[in-house]
Amino acid sequence: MLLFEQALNKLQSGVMILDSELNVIFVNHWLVESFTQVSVVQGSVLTELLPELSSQRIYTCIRQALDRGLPAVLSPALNRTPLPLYSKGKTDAEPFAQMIRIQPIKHDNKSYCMLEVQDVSTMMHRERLLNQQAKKLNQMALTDELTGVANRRCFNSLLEHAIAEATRQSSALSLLFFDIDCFKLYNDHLGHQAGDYCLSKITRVLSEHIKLTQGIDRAASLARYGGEEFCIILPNIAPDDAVAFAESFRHVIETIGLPHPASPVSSVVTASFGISGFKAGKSDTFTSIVLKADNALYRAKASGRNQVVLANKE
Ligand SMILES: Nc1nc2c(ncn2[C@@H]2O[C@H](COP(=O)(O)OP(=O)(O)OP(=O)(O)O)[C@@H](O)[C@H]2O)c(=O)[nH]1
Repeated sequence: MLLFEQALNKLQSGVMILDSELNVIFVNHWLVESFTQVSVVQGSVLTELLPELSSQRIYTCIRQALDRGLPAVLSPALNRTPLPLYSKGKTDAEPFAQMIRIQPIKHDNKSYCMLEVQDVSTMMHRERLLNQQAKKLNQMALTDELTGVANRRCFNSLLEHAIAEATRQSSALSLLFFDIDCFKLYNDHLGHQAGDYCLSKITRVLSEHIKLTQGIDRAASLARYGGEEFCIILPNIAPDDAVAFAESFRHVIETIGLPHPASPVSSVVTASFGISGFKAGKSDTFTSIVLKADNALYRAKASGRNQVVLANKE
């Protein structure tokens, strides 16, 4: 027995044995030292030292172990700090996060329970960091680095989701593709850095405009499809009605007034738009509406640029 107690006292985790009156029959050194604000020793009555426990889940679990022989685990996700346990030398800080196992024990026809307590604060801290990093990586994987809008991968899942919603609710959906006019000339004349600035400025202004325009669903999204080509998903808007919105987007880009000295279209940066739509029950698919919007954009380019073209309703 002595050897057994000595071993328990060397643990870097807590062990406490209670009888059915909640008298502390045994408590190891680690746990005594972690109760920095109360003196829990052999012979103490736990609920007298810590009366607040009576209204907490740990008390219910201890009682169930003693009265009904039921084991329990208090995980830190739901019960972060069931006991007022503190790391040595850190009495002002929060109690550390704990994982507590409660085991019923029967001996000589009497009921006891054993509490095993682990300090899981380091593990929880690591888990929090990993979650934050995972969130950041996920965000990076879905965001275009230059402009901060959704990237192509994100666009794919946004459009798939929008199509599924439009199908489920038999609602309208428009897809806009737009492309900066003569952007190669812009880069050639003003430099790649100015080109980068132009792309981020346009997306910033347009994002704000989309957010503030009445009649546009909050689920509308702007994404970079690739290079200087972007797309806008407009849920709950039929392609015919999307024309007016696309005209306003085209106008917003023109009104930013970024000088484009080499453009044969205008003295400022402009963009061309193609629109297609999804209609539930028709043969429209993800690929077909992307293709139609892209073809409409191509026609806008071929017809002189800085304009909006609606895809044929075939
Ligand atoms: N600065 C900058 N340029 C880019 C970026 N991505 C693509 N481009 C440039 O965009 C230009 C696209 O050129 P084109 O596809 O010929 O199109 P365009 O000159 O806009 O001609 P139209 O589309 O027919 O009006 C290329 O010169 C690319 O290098 C980028 O992230 N930053």
